[in-house]
Amino acid sequence: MSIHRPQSLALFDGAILSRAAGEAVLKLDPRQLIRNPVMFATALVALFATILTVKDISQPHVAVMAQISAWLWFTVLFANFAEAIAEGRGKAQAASLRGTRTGTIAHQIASIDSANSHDVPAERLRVGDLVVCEAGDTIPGDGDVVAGIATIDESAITGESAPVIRESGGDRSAVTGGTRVVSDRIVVRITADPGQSFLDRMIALVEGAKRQKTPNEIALTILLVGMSLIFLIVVATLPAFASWSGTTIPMVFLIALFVTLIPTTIGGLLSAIGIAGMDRLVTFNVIAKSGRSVEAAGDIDVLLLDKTGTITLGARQAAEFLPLSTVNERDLAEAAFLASLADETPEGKSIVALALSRFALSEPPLARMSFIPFSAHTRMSGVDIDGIEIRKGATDSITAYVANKTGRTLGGMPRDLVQSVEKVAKAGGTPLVVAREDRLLGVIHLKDIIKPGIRARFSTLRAMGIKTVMVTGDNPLTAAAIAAEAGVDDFLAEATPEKKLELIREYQKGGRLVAMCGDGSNDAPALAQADVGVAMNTGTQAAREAGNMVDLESDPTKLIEIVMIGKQLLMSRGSLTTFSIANDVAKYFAIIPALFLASYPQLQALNVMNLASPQSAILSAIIFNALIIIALIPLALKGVRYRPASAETLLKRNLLIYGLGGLIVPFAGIKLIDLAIAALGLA
Ligand SMILES: Nc1ncnc2c1ncn2[C@@H]1O[C@H](COP(=O)(O)OP(=O)(O)OP(=O)(O)O)[C@@H](O)[C@H]1O
Ligand SMILES: [K+]
Ligand SMILES: [Mg+2]
Repeated sequence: MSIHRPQSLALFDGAILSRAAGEAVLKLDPRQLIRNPVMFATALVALFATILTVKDISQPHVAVMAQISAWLWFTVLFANFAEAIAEGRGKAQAASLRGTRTGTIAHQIASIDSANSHDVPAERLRVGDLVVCEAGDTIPGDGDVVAGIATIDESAITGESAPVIRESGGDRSAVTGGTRVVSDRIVVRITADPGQSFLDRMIALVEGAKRQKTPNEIALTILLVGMSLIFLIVVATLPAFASWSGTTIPMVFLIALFVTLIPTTIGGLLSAIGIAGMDRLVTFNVIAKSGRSVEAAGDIDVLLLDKTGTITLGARQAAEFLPLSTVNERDLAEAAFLASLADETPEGKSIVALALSRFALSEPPLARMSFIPFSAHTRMSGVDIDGIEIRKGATDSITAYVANKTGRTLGGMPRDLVQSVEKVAKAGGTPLVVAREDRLLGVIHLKDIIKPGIRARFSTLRAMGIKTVMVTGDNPLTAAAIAAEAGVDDFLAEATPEKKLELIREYQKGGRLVAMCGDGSNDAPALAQADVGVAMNTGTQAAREAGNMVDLESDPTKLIEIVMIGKQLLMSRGSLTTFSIANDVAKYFAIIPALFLASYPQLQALNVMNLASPQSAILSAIIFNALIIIALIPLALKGVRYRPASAETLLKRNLLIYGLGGLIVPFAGIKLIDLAIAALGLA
């Protein structure tokens, strides 16, 4: 599988930057600002400072006050700018997705087998409408293939140039609007109203229109608000100290001090960090439906994968008939043929094709047959002809079915059946057992192929401390063969949808965070239950609805990148929070001595920075406080580097870099700005 990457955006694109600059101003709208309490407080303070400046317009110190007011506004604007850049990058990515759709014309039909179609614009299609798509047509909307099989070029959304097969019945029935039919003809039932399609929703999410704060972000915001309140109290008590020592501190200094002390750096960058995490996923062709799932991905310890269509290519094809020694091959083939006549799954269709290629078989009249469709729950399918029951399915299901009919126990399974089943399973194939009434006839060998390159990728997951478990509806022997070949840590065989769900719940009860990759409708409950549910884009609509991420390339090992991006997101937020708080502490020591030096000459010992004047100290701190937000935008967008290592090592390293850095950088920065202010004569 070739991995395609959409053109990853340059970190700073001119057009995005200039639009973001405009949006930074629009984001001053109080209704938007209130979502970020730290910045809201900063804006209030800026407003207050501006009013004071206007009031004191004739006073000698107004020049400094005006500068302080201006830099306070810049602080808010820079934070808005950071968020606007992150959103702008998301929008640019969304635009490249949107560019794949043009005014498509749909060929609508009234019923599946109707021959006449009429043309309507794609925007007019509603859920449930049927459309015909033939070679060369663009599929007008999201839907399920209800008849036919076709090769489809999905490069418009996945960038993957090799056409894929979509057909009715199985786990490969979902089609996406905007993709193109390369050959053959399919009938599609539309599953999304206009504006609600998969792509539309992805675009809305990527654009951040529906972005909601994650629980972690909310918790951090509460912490930041708490800290701001503490600093409010600290600053409010300063005038009392000052008057006690016979000085007064101008109001504008107090409010400037307040802003430098509250955690504006992380407050300003928090939302950009979150949006950037989702944007980074998109560059890996994974669409996350919520920021929360991206965060959860950073902490995953177990990955469950289904087998067919996730670990394997999923095009299971009948390869041979293995009759019992007492049965001739034609009888087995005919029973398999009859049991598959109405079986819309790829497996069923391939059985019909194989049987017809071997023997001249004819279909009985429809009226005599009653079909039993495949379900992942019973794990069998078949037909009743004139009351005679023919069934095919998983070994355990069919033997239990026969045992139930005869009243005999399972122990009586014929030796050559066991041998055939084992032969198929040990080769990694899926054995389907066929029975007519209470008589076992033999085995159909369904072949499947493991997706290339998967083994090495699973060992990377192991190195990251993630346990991989394959959960499959298939039998234990096949499961074991595929598990060994793919290199997963563990497997669960003969799993029904309920068992898949149960397994996830069990891990979750044990305090583990679980990711699930799957493609089938039988995976949907598990995908919904998992903390991170990654649906393969090749999968069914049900799976894509249930998951909280969709991998456009249908590569389950993409979880490596998903986890890395999640970890990077968590680390970036943690590191910048550390940096921000350390910064504020440092600023406190920078400013307080300067403010009180006149009254307390003893403070000279603390005055390590030796700033030019209290005015210059405050102004420098405010300027630094604003500029540091701009300086950290690249880091917030790119994320801090993640390399697989133990949590403890990572924590130590980050505390050292961002904690110590956060303490040192302001001292140097404020001093430099103070020198510049003196040189320019600004204060
Ligand atoms: N069309 C069919 N008719 C009868 N039995 C089938 C059919 N397709 C699959 N089976 C049997 O039912 C089992 C379960 O199928 P299901 O699709 O639930 O899981 P799976 O595709 O084998 O595994 P996974 O859960 O990894 O996708 C299969 O292993 C097979 O033995
Ligand atoms: K601050
Ligand atoms: Mg499946």
